[in-house]
Amino acid sequence: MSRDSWAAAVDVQEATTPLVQLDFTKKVERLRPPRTMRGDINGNVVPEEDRAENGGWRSGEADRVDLAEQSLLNKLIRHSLVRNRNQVEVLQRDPTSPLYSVKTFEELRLKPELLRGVYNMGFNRPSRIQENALPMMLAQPPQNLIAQSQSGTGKTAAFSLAMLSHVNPANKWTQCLCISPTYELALQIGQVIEQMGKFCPDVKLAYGIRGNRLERGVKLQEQIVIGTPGTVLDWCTKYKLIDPKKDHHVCAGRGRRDDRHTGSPQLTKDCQMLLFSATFEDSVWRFAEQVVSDPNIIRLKREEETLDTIKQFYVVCKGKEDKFTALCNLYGSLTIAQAMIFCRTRKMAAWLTANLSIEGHQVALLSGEMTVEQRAAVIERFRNGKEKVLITTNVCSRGIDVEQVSLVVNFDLPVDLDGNADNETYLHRIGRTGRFGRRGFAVNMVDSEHSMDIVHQIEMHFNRKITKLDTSNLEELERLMS
Ligand SMILES: Nc1ncnc2c1ncn2[C@@H]1O[C@H](COP(=O)(O)OP(=O)(O)OP(=O)(O)O)[C@@H](O)[C@H]1O
Repeated sequence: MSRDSWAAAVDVQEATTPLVQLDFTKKVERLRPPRTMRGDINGNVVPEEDRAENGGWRSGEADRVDLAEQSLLNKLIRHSLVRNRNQVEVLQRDPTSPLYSVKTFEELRLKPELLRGVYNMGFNRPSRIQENALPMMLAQPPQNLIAQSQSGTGKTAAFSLAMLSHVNPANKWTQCLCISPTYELALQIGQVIEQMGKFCPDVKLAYGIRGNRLERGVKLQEQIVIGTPGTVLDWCTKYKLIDPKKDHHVCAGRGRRDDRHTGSPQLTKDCQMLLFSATFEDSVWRFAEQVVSDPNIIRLKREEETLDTIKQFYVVCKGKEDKFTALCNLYGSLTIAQAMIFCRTRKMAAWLTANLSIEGHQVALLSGEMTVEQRAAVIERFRNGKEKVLITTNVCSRGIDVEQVSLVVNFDLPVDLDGNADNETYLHRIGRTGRFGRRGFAVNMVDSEHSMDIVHQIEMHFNRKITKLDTSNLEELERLMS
């Protein structure tokens, strides 16, 4: 079954399912997933005996009532999955959308092999950030750029195209450095560059990430190096694998100040610097302006930073156990497509994973103490839809792009060291859903006056309402669905 016909199946079910509100914190009998999830997301039917593994339920439970199946959140998610089908095209014609563009990729004067690359990835038109940033990045002489655009609006694709446009494949030395805040994101950006550069066979890519040891002093021949700050810096300064002074074109980065790595490779004066992020808190902005000289700037207004396509809710619970019960009750909604659950500490993430597993729910854990190989393997399984629910800490809050994530749960709200709302992390976390015009949902678990206060701080910061998910605002929730 194709994804479209799967969505159509959801459509039919939606029309026949009555709207029932779930009391999230009331313990209910072990739930089975919604009918449409008896197959996987691609419509492959899962054999009865395998379902305990694949969907977290066992045969013999078939007649038990699934409250989550009929819950409002469940219905909202299904509704949104159906709407996603034409959403991107509609948004790309809506001048108020971050995906809006008037130009085509041809008009952005990309090389023919890169045009083939973007079309091969299924892109029809550029997004707003791509349309605005590419001419600046491709101008001669090269211009520096600091650019902000909402999560999932195509920043990675934009600077990947810029790097691929600038490299000279005939020169067998590193010409572009791309710095990413995490290992996972470096791998993901590398995959985008590889896909986009599919028709540029002579352009090669090296991963400057922990564990990738190369012979000291032997210069790299790959034109693009993508990696994390510490390793790329070591490759330039300690191991002398990259000559930063040699005909360097671009140094692109995903915006986050990393105070652990204060050095920088001595790049040539005409090296083009590009810095992209969905958020720029004031200190990062000041830092960016220090390191990027005379930049072009693309900056969002505060109220533009959050996406209309991500609906934000909160659920009131009494404490940790209550939040856990609420999560169990939501499990049916989590597995309609895919979901990410964020915890504040590794310990909490491990506790949640263990307890959900004891309840028979299948979840995957991604946490900072795992080896980089283990982390990469977990993300790959999640990306391929083999796992539906990923529990993690902030290690995964930035940049990870998994199209099918329709729900983000903040089991713990993100706070800074002073206990105030960490708005930046909040935005990155909820931005794991609602990718490129798709609809998404964020559910925040509130278990104290303090966490309620955090929700209010976030609301005020972004000037966006976070709606209580309960029976008293059915009308508002119905309005959100329309
Ligand atoms: N022009 C386009 N047309 C269709 N899809 C696109 C286009 N540009 C990017 N995408 C897709 O949209 C998704 C989000 O893009 P991308 O990861 O580049 O966003 P981002 O702005 O870098 O996100 P984040 O802020 O979370 O890092 C990806 O799956 C990507 O393949």
